[in-house]
Amino acid sequence: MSDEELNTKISLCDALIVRSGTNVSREVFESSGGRLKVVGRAGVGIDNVDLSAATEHGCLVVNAPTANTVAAAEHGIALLTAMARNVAQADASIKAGKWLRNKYVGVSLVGKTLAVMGFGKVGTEVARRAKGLGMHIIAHDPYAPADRAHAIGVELVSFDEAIATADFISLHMPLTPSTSKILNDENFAKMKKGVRIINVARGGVIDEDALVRALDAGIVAQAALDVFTIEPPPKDNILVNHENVTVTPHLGASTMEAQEGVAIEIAEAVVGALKGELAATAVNAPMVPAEVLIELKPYVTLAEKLGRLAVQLVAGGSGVKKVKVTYASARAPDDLDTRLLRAMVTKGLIEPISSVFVNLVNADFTAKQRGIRISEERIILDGSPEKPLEIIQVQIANVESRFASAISESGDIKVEGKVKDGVPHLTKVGSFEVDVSLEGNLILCRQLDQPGLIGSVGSILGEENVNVNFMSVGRTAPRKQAVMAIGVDEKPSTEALKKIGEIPAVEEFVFLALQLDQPGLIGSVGSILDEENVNVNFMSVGRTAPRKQTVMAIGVDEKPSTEAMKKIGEIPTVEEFAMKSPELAPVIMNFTVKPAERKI
Ligand SMILES: NC(=O)c1ccc[n+]([C@@H]2O[C@H](COP(=O)([O-])OP(=O)(O)OC[C@H]3O[C@@H](n4cnc5c(N)ncnc54)[C@H](O)[C@@H]3O)[C@@H](O)[C@H]2O)c1
Ligand SMILES: O=C(O)[C@H](O)COP(=O)(O)O
Repeated sequence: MSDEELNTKISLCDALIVRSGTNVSREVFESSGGRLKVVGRAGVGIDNVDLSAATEHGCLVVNAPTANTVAAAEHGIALLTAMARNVAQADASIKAGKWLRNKYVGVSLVGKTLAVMGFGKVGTEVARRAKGLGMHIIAHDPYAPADRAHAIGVELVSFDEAIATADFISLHMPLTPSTSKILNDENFAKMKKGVRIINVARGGVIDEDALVRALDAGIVAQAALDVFTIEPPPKDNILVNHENVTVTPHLGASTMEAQEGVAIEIAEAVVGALKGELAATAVNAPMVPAEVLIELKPYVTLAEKLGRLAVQLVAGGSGVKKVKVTYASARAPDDLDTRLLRAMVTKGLIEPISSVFVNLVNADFTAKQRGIRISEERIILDGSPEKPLEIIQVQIANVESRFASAISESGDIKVEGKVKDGVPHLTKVGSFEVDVSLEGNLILCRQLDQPGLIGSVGSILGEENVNVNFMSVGRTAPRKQAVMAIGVDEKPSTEALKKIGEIPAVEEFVFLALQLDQPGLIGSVGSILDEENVNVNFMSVGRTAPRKQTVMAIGVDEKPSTEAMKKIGEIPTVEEFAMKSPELAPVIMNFTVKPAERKI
């Protein structure tokens, strides 16, 4: 596709898989409108993907870093030998009806020195093969460990030593700002006269005009190029048409086996990314091993909910600039990877106050972009490191609070939580200990501790059919100040909240929307039935575990229309539904489910 066509169609896609020929520019991410979740590069080089744009848009970039390594190395050797023996030129001359045996006398490889520039996966495989041809191998790579080179009989040397002593130079470094045009007039002048250059890395690492000058001056005897600064190169490109240059159209990875390999590797990475798993070949996100992700999953939800809770307590106008996240754990710091947790706190802080989609990929960038500095502290607890974490605490400094009791002694908004039986709980607000599940939404009330208050609030919510899933009271001392934390599945009406605020003992209160996903399924079904004036005589929800499969049983006095039933089936989060036993009181599902065991 052309760039224009890609930019038009990308908004229909959740994932994009490319090779080096597609320019995945910032415009692609902007045209995607936030739908593009992952870009898969079916190969190694990701210089054709605007990584910063991908990160800013929360789009994961994954590549297939290993499957085409051998193919590229074999192509490098093919170019090395074909160049040394003038295979391409001789082939063309015979096909042109000539028989020029004297013109195409070549050079031997045995005993010659090959400098491998970039001793990574491909460079290493080229070195192995070139040793088999009897060549002496040196390598230059500022980041490669010397022992890996020694293990295959290669000597790591400085850049200048490599280019000054080599008879052949083979390029295998990525195109980065520091490698761009690294072979230029200045460096060609340092080379052994008659040196031969192979490039199966990226065209951009060579100053192509300088290479033409070096060829014409005889500094460089020959060059064999698979990659070019502009691909495909213009037809009248001087370098490509130079008689001492052998060229191929970026074929390094083009073998049947390599393409099957990168295809499988990238398909698995993209499917994993779309499932929300973190990819082992992520290029622009910290890689969190699957086992860490599984262990931290309940804490991930806790971290996001605490972030959402804290930011909703901030009174309007006081910007969130300084946030501190504290982890209390019996694990040693090195045994607890908190990057994911920090990202989820960031998600919780930013998403309720913006339209930005935050994930592990762009969390740090998004926080920085909004001027939010997130610091982390670890408290090492005694005890068993069985649980990864005991407590997560989120503090927002230098802000006003909509709920004064959330301000701690240090003057910050402070909320604290832990995971109990796999369920995230709020355990502290400001200086008040509470204990409330964070599965639904939350109402916080501060009141003078006295009997009957819980009943008053409960009945106001009951009148509105708001399901209370948890309620707890934290107090500083009996009959003194207390904070009541109430977990509710639905958002109470403004009137109900006003009534709660008017209870004399209630000194302040706040409603906090914490629902992370599947908002309002109960409301969605209820409103479809309401539209048909179908009376709901009971509704109960059973869940095997928080955020897992949910079964909702709804008793109705009238039989809804087929249209209404179809609408219910079309609610995205409804996976199946049935109307049963119409001869009895019509019930959408003819079984009640036992609500999951709860303390309350
Ligand atoms: N022609 C093709 O079809 C083809 C196929 C595969 C890879 N490639 C290209 O080859 C490059 C290397 O692939 P790889 O899989 O070996 O990558 P790699 O990351 O395994 O190896 C790259 C090596 O370059 C080194 N390096 C980085 N900067 C350097 C510098 N300034 N000087 C010297 N070395 C430097 C790194 O330390 C690393 O060891 C890729 O970036 C890709 O662009 C091309
Ligand atoms: O970086 C790579 O993997 C190679 O350059 C292969 O690129 P391709 O997928 O366009 O062949």
